[in-house]
Amino acid sequence: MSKKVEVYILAGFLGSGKTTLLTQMLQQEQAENRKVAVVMNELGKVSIDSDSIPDETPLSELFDGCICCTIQEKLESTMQGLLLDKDLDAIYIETTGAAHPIEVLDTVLSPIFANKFSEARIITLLDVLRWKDRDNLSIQVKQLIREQVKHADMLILNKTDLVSESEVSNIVFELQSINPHASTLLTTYAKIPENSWKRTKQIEKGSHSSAHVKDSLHLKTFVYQFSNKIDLDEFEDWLRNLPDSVYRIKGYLTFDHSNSIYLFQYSYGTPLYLKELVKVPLNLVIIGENLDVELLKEQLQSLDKNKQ
Ligand SMILES: Nc1nc2c(ncn2[C@@H]2O[C@H](COP(=O)(O)OP(=O)(O)OP(=O)(O)O)[C@@H](O)[C@H]2O)c(=O)[nH]1
Repeated sequence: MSKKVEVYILAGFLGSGKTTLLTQMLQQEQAENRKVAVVMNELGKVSIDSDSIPDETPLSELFDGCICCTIQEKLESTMQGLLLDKDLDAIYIETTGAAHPIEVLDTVLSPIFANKFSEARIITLLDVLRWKDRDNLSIQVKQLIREQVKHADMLILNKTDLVSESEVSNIVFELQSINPHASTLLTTYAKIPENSWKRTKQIEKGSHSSAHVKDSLHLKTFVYQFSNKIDLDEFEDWLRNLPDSVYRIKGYLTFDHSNSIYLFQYSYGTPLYLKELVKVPLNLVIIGENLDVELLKEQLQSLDKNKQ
């Protein structure tokens, strides 16, 4: 009989640190010469995160929807395909920030995979600053984050650099009352001890309320492709005036002041620019609730065409 494959489901709201964590996990797996595959699911058609996966890792990307509702069947067939590799040790599934982890787990536990997987663990990341300010979130998003916390086998409270120590203690207390069973870690940049996620105990899963993209969350993705260099100040003015319901922006930009391309990341009010070494299309992916796509398009076009 072929060996059983471990499955790790990385859950957590948009921008909580899943890709940051996955990158470290893959480095560790590589150092141990284990063979792993990654399944990534992004809302929207443009993948930014897959750039962070080492070239030799088999990668399946599921676009245009959220694993748990629109492309569950596709996930099933992707997993079947991955299992053809008899040497595979583990599969990592990075869910979109809008996925309900239990519904992803349900797919993994489908009868067609009986005895193929040794374990499937849910690792939930939480942006502690976003949690502290959760009153600014819509009821649906709050509910989704609670569900992601409630069903975690391992709970990683990330971005602790952005809140005070006493706030961290309060947050730990609040989260442990939602999920007293998960092993809980406090991190910055999702740095967790070597292999700690493999030692996590699996917790029996109770019922869950459904809070995902399809029925209650009106998350939309909008992709804009820039043709020109833009002005950094104008761009940051635009960012500052975005509604709170824009949860996440990722993409590539070029600015007047430089000849480089920048990877731009924005999550809960914090922008980050990193120089990109390869030439990539200048796509910007915007994710939020009830996005006014026409308005965003108009605003971005105006940033874009002000330049020669
Ligand atoms: N200040 C701070 N920033 C962090 C920390 N961890 C991650 N980030 C930043 O937060 C942003 C989002 O991190 P990702 O790892 O891409 O988050 P994600 O959950 O994969 O995001 P989605 O794919 O949109 O769901 C990036 O700019 C990270 O560099 C942290 O502990 N502290």
